[in-house]
Amino acid sequence: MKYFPLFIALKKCPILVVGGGKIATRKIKLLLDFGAQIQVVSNTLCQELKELNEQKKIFWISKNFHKSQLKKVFLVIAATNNNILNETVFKNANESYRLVNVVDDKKKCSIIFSSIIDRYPLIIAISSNGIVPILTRLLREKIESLISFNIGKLITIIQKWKTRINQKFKNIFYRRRFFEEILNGNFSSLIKNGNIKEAENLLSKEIKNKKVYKGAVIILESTQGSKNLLTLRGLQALQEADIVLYDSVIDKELLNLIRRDAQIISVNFHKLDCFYYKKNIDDRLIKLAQQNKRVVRLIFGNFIISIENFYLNFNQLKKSNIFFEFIPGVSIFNKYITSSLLHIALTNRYFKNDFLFINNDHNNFYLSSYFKNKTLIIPNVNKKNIFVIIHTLISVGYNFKKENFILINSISMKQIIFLKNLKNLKKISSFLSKPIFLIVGKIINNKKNVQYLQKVYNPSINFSLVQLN
Ligand SMILES: C[C@@]1(CC(=O)O)C2=NC(=C\c3[nH]c(c(CCC(=O)O)c3CC(=O)O)Cc3[nH]c(c(CC(=O)O)c3CCC(=O)O)/C=C3\N/C(=C\2)[C@@H](CCC(=O)O)[C@]3(C)CC(=O)O)/[C@H]1CCC(=O)O
Ligand SMILES: NC(=O)c1ccc[n+]([C@@H]2O[C@H](COP(=O)([O-])OP(=O)(O)OC[C@H]3O[C@@H](n4cnc5c(N)ncnc54)[C@H](O)[C@@H]3O)[C@@H](O)[C@H]2O)c1
Repeated sequence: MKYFPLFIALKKCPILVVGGGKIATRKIKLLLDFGAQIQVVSNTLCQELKELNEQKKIFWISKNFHKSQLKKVFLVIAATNNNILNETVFKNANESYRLVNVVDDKKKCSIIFSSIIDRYPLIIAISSNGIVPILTRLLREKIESLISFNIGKLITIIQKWKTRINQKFKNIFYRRRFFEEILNGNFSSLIKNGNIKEAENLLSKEIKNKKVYKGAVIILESTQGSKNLLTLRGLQALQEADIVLYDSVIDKELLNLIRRDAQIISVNFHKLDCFYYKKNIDDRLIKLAQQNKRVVRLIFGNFIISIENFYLNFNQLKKSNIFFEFIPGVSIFNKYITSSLLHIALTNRYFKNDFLFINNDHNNFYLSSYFKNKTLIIPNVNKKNIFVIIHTLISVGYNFKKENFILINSISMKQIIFLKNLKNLKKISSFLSKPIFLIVGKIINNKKNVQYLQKVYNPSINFSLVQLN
């Protein structure tokens, strides 16, 4: 069962706790911190709870549990060491539609407690859906070390200025940008370092500033459409975008990194070599930016991207005062990166000198017979160019019918490797929904080598060999 995270106002809210031992105390202290009104039912109270009862911070209402005690409470917690009683509390609570938590017994919980980072007003709650509570504590410790102790102060200051900010930036687009700039900039650094007064002065100055936010066009190259090789700047661009136009072959996981309320528009990757289609898309980028939007064009990196490939009207960009940026992906012509993309140990010491990268530009695939003894890694192979590539390979001496293996790899944990032989090219091309790698040559001739290269990279990877006849 998946628990939904909610933040609840507990101030003066009546909560019944059945049990007065160590665990009950842990939960009660936490709830008191959030202002709840605690009623306790228990045979005995431990020392700490006794003191809280004397100070009237909690109310010990009875020694024995009775279902009538549930009538006027919002939530009930069963924390006794008596399993039968815990079960009874759970049943009665359910019957009267009360929320219930039986400590350390997930099956009897309609709510579970989360691990909490409390930097009020910032609250972070972590849950493993009741599966590994100890992990939530460990994660909390890690996250705690990442977050400034003054973050609560930062939120309190913004709260103070919020009405002024809303008045100044009435449109949500501008307000969002104002906040992003403030929160990514000096204001945050000053607060982090404890210079609260200075930070507040800066904020007030920034609000008074006559700043005009303009649109932006950002071309963001994602290496093979994969989430794992996105640069930090790329991630930032995705988080700040108002609109993202993405190549249809890009991984869903990467799209999940886009800010949730951004608009996302799919661009048909396979139609991009049509001049009019591409120009239309590029014109749209400018139009959207002219409406002061931040537009990201997320492209499937195929290593041959250059600005000339875009039909962007740079004069128009300049005239409209639109910010322009090109964020490159990481180069694929690097054995380490390709290794991690393909889950194959290209850098393995026995084979590394045999691998060779071949540049494969759509209109230009060149090979010399010198490469014949090498194992070639050819990126960006797609439905349209595979025939030309195979033809060229054959012309320099590769014999697909007899000796060579062909290996096509999808960049996922479920890679598929095709072996021998290319008589049935059509079958292969039906798998090429997105550009893919082709590895061909000496090393791949041997099935055992292929399996070895896979094993040394990541034995857990799930790959399958498909024999095409
Ligand atoms: C988050 C936190 C909030 C809180 O309780 O305040 C919390 N447990 C915390 C600590 C903790 N819990 C346990 C120990 C071991 C040491 C000890 O015995 O004392 C420690 C202490 C530690 O880790 O140091 C034992 C334990 N707990 C549960 C089981 C049953 C099981 O796992 O099946 C077992 C027996 C495990 C076993 O025997 O193997 C079950 C639950 N515990 C939950 C919450 C809920 C699910 C949360 C989630 O979604 O992950 C859930 C389902 C019900 C609930 O109680 O609401 C708090 C961390 C606060 C923090 O420090 O940040
Ligand atoms: N203490 C821990 O570290 C720990 C860790 C994991 C799980 N647990 C589980 O959490 C539960 C509570 O643990 P604890 O350490 O707080 O136990 P505890 O022995 O300290 O407290 C149990 C409390 O329940 C009350 N109680 C028992 N029977 C009752 C009844 N019939 N009517 C009214 N009150 C009754 C007792 O008076 C006592 O106050 C247990 O099920 C335990 O197995 C405890």
